[in-house]
Amino acid sequence: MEETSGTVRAPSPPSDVPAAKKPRLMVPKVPPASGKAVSQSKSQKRRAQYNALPEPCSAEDVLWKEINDVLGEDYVNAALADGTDRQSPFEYHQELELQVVAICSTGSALAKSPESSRPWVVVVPFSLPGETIRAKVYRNARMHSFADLLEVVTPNPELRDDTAVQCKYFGTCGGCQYQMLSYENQLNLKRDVVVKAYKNFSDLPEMSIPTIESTMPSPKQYNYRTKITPHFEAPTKKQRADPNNPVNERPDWLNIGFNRVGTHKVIDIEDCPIATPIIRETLPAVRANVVKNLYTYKRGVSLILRDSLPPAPAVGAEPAIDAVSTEAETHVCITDHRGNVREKVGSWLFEYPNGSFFQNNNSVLPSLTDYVQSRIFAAPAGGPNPTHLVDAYCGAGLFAITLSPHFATVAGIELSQESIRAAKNNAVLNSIPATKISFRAGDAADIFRAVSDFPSGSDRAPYRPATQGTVVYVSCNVHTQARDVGIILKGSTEDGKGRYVLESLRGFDLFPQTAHVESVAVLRLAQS
Ligand SMILES: C[S@@+](CC[C@H](N)C(=O)[O-])C[C@H]1O[C@@H](n2cnc3c(N)ncnc32)[C@H](O)[C@@H]1O
Repeated sequence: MEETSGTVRAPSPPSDVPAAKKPRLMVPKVPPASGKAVSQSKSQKRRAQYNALPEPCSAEDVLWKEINDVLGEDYVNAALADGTDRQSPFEYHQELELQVVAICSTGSALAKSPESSRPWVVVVPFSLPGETIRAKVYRNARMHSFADLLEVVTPNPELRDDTAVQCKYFGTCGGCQYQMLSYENQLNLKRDVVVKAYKNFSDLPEMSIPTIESTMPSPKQYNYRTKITPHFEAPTKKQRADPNNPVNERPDWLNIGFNRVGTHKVIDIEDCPIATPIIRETLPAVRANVVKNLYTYKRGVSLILRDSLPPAPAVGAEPAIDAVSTEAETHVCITDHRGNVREKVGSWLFEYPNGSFFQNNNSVLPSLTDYVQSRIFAAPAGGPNPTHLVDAYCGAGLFAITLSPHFATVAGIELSQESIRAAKNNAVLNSIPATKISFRAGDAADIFRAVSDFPSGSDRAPYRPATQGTVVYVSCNVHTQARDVGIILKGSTEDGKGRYVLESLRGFDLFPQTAHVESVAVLRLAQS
């Protein structure tokens, strides 16, 4: 699951000439007369990429669909047909006054071009629907331009509350998009993201999509992030060789932090208020250590700071972890990529290697696992009560372990050997007998071959889960989830083995202050 959010600048067109001045490039459509496959030259490939519509379900495609919504599909299709789709009305670095009309699922605002120019969308971060803004264009793309926000001329007082912003880097750092919104408004926006994802990507009729539930809030809205990964560029060879390098002093060129919004350039970050207190306390020492050893680095480095419970007590020693709440416990910060992290989810204990995957907002995890459990057992009356749980893509066993008391048999599958080792160890740590729970390394697509001892678990076709029961699909990418759910529902209608219905959809806020939403879809085999 990818937890980093932020606006990613779309790939540049083939040259750096602003689009307004660029000739339209065409891809040859006719194959060579010989019929032999001729490999494309690099420039042909770049042209093809330039002319192609975005990769389905990519971040660019999410934006593209919402640009279509703003401009109207007929207008966009006409521009594509007559080749004016890249004829931006704006010059590079042109300053514009704009009206924001929508907020995109990526977290950036969509503003419409002024009436004096052709209809066009300008994508601007940190602005809100209903606002008048000034922005400066930095790139032109198909039917839209990207611009930096210069000024909010007329704020939308119903949405904007700049006094809520808690980070001095907000507006520059690419990590957070929504600190100027009340939490309630953030949750509402995230619900809209789920709505739009299923409208634009599931290819399902409206009647097959349930009313999307309100977004499950995170108990903590700041100080929640249990992992951060600031990074920095290494000094050049020349810089390393300079005898006048200052000792223990950060040179001006060194930035240790996160990417500037809309770029891959690192900005220096001394504190991150969405991170947990122990991470915030530890960051200065980690930064100082980088500065101390700066001229030994030959490559850029991604640091890791992870909130953890203290190491396990030695055998026979008094246990350091009690069964009360994590709030009352001492926390430590693990900075070694190979270090061991310990974390409690409710009363369950998890251990995993620092460099491997674990969800990054501990405060909301009990709500998430409880919700998944409650949805599974909310099966319509008369149906069989689930007894077997398959946790596909199980990581260190979060769902398998926390849901294990409710099932007779639990099996997890996961590609990473390291995570599987952790999951097996977590089963032992939580005293779940091996007769009940098992974990195996492998491709989740093979899960129903792997758990052949499970009832009716013989169907191995992709996206076609076991022939009975409930599928709970938890995803950090609601757009690919919507696409997959559409495929499952349609496939199940056609293959005659029972039809799935999409019973519920709910977003979870794992990353407050950002545009990210985790989505939980519940699919149930219809009672025939
Ligand atoms: C986002 S993590 C979720 C882990 C776990 N479900 C959780 O919530 O903590 C997704 C996991 O899927 C694993 N994965 C990716 N592709 C896979 C595949 N084809 N088969 C099995 N596991 C896979 C990754 O290694 C990663 O641990």
